[in-house]
Amino acid sequence: MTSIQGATVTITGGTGSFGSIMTEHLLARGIGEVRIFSRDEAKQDDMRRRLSDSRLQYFIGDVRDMDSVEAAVRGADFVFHAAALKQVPSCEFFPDQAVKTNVRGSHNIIEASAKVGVRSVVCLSTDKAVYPVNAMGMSKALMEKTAQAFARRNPTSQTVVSVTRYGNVMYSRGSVIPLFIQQLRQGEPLTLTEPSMTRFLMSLEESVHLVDHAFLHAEPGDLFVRKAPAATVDTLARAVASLLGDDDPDIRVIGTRHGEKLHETLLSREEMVTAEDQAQYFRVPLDARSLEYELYFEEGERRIARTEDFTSENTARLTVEETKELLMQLPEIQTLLAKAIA
Ligand SMILES: O=c1ccn([C@@H]2O[C@H](COP(=O)(O)OP(=O)(O)O[C@H]3O[C@H](CO)[C@@H](O)[C@H](O)[C@H]3O)[C@@H](O)[C@H]2O)c(=O)[nH]1
Repeated sequence: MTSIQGATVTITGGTGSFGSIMTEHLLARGIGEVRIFSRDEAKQDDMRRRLSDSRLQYFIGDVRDMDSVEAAVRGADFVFHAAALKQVPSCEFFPDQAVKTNVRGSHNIIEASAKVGVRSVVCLSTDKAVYPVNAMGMSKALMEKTAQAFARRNPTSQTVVSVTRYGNVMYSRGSVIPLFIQQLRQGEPLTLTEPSMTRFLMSLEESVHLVDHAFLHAEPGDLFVRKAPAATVDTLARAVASLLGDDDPDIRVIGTRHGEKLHETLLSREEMVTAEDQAQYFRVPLDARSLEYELYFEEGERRIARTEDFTSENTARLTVEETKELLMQLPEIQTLLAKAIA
């Protein structure tokens, strides 16, 4: 199969921001069937009413529960694994829950998919998994390791397992952009944790294309990232305010939250050494060496010392005007501005 047309795709966490935009994207691209796998029946019901498409099938279940996972992936060609505990503060307070969902749950998805012969599994990860300092990132790093270890241990498997790693997806549920908009509307000051903090910025639209790319082109154990630009939180706040007509917003600095980094890293220097430049993306192939390290000594990785991490500090840095341009591509912002003009 060289396209996803007519295929069956299971999306775990299918009612989340990422899962639902991926669903709409697949429906628009002539997909045969999309299975929404998630825990929340109310969210599924909302989605059923909103999208009303006979190609959508809904599965209630939990990635922690193998029976429900198997039922949802049996007969699927592709699995997009987006179900996760992804809020940094909640994982800091309940790391065991992050392990159950993000690590064990991902293991279940991969094992069940391999058992029933799924063609390709793409696991959604985050820049917070690189040099992780918080429990969410640590559990996602272990998810990545689970995917890579599967590929290394099962070189003849018909199931290709890969990872896509993202920075901040703009306007995702519970994130800072909708919060800034709410604060501006209520006439409150914009709360900035640390003005100089930087984050990679990408839209959901850009993010789903990377999943398509991984579905169709991944080799076992591949990791993909998008070459995204970044902005400081101060720039982001000023860009959002300016779009809403306020070029000199009130700003209150509140200090960083539990487990936050000043800058994020999309690829470590060790990964940059082997990364293949694919225009918009970097592809990092699996380190498929066995544990017999002396076999490789001659070729050893000496390039590491000459390479840098790929971070939100050293990637292309957006100005307020450039951030506004990026924000204006978001459907949510377009709707907001259209309403403001009407
Ligand atoms: O009142 C606030 C809240 C947040 N921030 C800052 O805004 C940036 C973005 O914050 P937020 O939108 O909450 O995202 P992150 O905490 O960076 O984490 C998001 O981005 C990750 C990818 O890096 C995803 O994995 C997470 O699920 C998602 O919550 C950060 O620098 C925050 O410190 C503020 O300045 N003021």
